[in-house]
Amino acid sequence: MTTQQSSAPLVTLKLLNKEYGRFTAVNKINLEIQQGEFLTFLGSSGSGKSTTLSMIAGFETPTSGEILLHNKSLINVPSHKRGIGMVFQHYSLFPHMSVRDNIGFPLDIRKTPKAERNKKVDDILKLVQLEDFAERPPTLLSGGQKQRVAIARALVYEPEILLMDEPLGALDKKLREDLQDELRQIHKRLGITIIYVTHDQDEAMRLSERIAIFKEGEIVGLGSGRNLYDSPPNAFVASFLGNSNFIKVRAVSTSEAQFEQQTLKFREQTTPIKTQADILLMVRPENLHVLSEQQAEQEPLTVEMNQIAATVEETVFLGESYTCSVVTESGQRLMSKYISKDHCEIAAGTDIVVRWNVNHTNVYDQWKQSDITKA
Ligand SMILES: Nc1ncnc2c1ncn2[C@@H]1O[C@H](COP(=O)(O)OP(=O)(O)OP(=O)(O)O)[C@@H](O)[C@H]1O
Repeated sequence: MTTQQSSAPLVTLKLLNKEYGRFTAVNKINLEIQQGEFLTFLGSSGSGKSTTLSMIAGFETPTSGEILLHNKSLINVPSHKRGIGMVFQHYSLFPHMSVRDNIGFPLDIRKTPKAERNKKVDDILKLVQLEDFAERPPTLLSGGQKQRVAIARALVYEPEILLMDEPLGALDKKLREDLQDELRQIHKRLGITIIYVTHDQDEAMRLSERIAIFKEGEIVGLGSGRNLYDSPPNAFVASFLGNSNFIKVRAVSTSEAQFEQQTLKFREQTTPIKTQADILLMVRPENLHVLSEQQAEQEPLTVEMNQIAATVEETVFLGESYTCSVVTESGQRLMSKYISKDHCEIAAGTDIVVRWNVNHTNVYDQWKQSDITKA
């Protein structure tokens, strides 16, 4: 998959491939990364995210393919000459040096004049809010503070690109969220290009302008979190990002399918769905509305709505929201999610209808059962 953007990309991956023996870890990836972008590689364990990042960093050599920076090949450029900063999950700070000297280290090995070095270290200490900890050794810092030192150390020599491999993976949820907010601010303030690896979809959503979804060494989805969530390009992405209701049906026209006694409508697709094709309809739980039979009578079904009759199985209170699972006559299970203050709990066994807007229906005609079975 390749992005179509107007400005020249900062980094271009062309048919980038990495094989370990007969195993393909990264399978001919094409990707363009824009200057100043925050792009996240998201995928489950072993999908090839870190290997791709390591090839960009210069720690791994591609088996074939090309990595371009400003349209020039990086393949024979050693790692330390690529102008790339790197932050890993494990900080690898020098325990015997102060925070200040840890951060100053990349400038020291580049023989930066002392006054300039000290000014840069002071500026970056302020940026990561560690001024009060400058003279401490890393051994006396919390996990979050150590990671801020590692980020500062990677940023201090002003690399063009910052690569981050699960940098917050070792931290607890609250601290991780605080650092995500800080990282977003740092990115905004410095305008640096960040390529970030995570398997945490909330983290990817919170941080990134674009997300590349990895599966078995390939990029199977690329776009903003919003686009990937609202209009997943395939059933795997739909299943991987957030929760989904999948309904297997047979198309009866290019915009209709039969489900039990009901006709379900969907938008005409760019490549029209073939009549009699076995297709998959996908609706997000928050777009599926549960109505009592009485409510359904009072609110006539409009042309842009789909409806299925079902029975409530269970309603679960989650604080800000409820989830309500319902089952249809043929045993199809569907999940609705709604804000607690809008509705109350619906008793198990209640006959209801679920409705959703045709525009909230995603349609897939190429899919495998394994795409929609969550690991
Ligand atoms: N040096 C190596 N030799 C053999 N196989 C490797 C090597 N490095 C990585 N792999 C394999 O390549 C695949 C991709 O690994 P990679 O680390 O890129 O995945 P990942 O998506 O970053 O996963 P994780 O989130 O667990 O780090 C995995 O199956 C891994 O076992």
